[in-house]
Amino acid sequence: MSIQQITPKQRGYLIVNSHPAGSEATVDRQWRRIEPAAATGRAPVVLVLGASAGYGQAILLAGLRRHGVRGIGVAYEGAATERRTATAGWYRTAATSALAEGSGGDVTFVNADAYADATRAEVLKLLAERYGPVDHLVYSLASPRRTDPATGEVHHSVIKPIGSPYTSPSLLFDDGAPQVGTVDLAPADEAERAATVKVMGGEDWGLWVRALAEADLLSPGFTTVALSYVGSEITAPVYRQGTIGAAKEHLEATARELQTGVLADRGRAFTVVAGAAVTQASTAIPSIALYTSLLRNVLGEDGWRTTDDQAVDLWEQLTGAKEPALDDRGRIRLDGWELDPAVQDRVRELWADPEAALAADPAGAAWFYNQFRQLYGWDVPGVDYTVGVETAVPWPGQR
Ligand SMILES: NC(=O)c1ccc[n+]([C@@H]2O[C@H](COP(=O)([O-])OP(=O)(O)OC[C@H]3O[C@@H](n4cnc5c(N)ncnc54)[C@H](O)[C@@H]3O)[C@@H](O)[C@H]2O)c1
Repeated sequence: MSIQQITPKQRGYLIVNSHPAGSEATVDRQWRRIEPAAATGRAPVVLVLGASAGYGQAILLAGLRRHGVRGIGVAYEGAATERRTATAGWYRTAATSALAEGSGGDVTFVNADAYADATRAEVLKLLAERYGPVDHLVYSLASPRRTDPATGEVHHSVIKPIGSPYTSPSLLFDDGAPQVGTVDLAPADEAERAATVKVMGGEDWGLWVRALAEADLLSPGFTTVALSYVGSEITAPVYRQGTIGAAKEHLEATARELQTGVLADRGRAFTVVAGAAVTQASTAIPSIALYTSLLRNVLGEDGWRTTDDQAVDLWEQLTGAKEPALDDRGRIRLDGWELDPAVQDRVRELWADPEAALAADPAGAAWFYNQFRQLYGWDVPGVDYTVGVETAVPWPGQR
């Protein structure tokens, strides 16, 4: 037992502790906002890699709520210690598991490095023993590093432009007050580009799909999706044309390779281009915070598509309720709301003078900051932060 009253420990875009009740409340709210649907037929078996946060978590919640999915969620989170809270994803996983159980679901959560062969072996064993062949593999990992299981080498991803330096306005928060700053990024060298592709490209996704195929764990209608991002021309120098974009190109090429290779006549592989979202992964990318705030100003609450909204859309396409909305490169597109030309024109106008845009309408930046704090369970409406909470929450299934 470790009941404590805790306050946020924050430096810039880094918050080193998280609030259990706040993190749980964010998951409860997501759950309530996803409209339930009467599950029909056999419960699909899912494997979600990256199930404790962002898109992976939203896709698992929407799958549970609307399609009665069962299966496995993998994440890599830190337990509480005497001196530290657990990570927010740990608490969110506990909350997701409780909701799954409460609705009669059957999900096992594995806390382990998804890039490791040992984790693959553990997950395959669990599938074979408990769930059977997989209908949907969702690949939604976002990590700054990956240990290549073949060589033991640790690769670190970098977020840098390719070819030339890039200077961009960015968003800073000084005690919560938004300010426009500047980021200068030197171009990546070839080793940095290649390392980023190793971490965030499609190599590990391919290993998972091939391992499932070899273990005879692909169901007849097997579909796998990996999350991708295209984003605006405004962020292209640091995103789509940068190192992370090179990794996304590799991920997208991997979908085609899996489709014509191991999955030919046995299933489908897609990348899913989702829209901008405030996640731990995205707040690490310079200038994305400013862009996302201005995008929020333009779209407001009504025009914004949350990760949950997009997850619901994705499931409609995965289960055949809707035809997949594919672009000319065969990618599922969930980001039409973000890349609508009229929306982008308006964001570009604001981007031309971000100080003036923030001064005229600080709502988008305030929203961004609040979303960012909620990623760690802070500033969640309805949570009483003056009350002590148990920080040593067990991982689901472990006592
Ligand atoms: N955030 C956005 O704006 C955005 C937009 C479009 C697409 N995407 C894509 O969605 C995917 C997920 O990103 P996100 O923003 O939801 O990230 P996130 O940071 O919210 O979540 C990442 C997840 O990966 C897990 N993870 C990280 N390293 C792991 C490891 N070694 N083993 C097991 N699990 C591990 C974490 O525990 C967490 O569950 C990425 O491919 C990202 O590019 C993100």
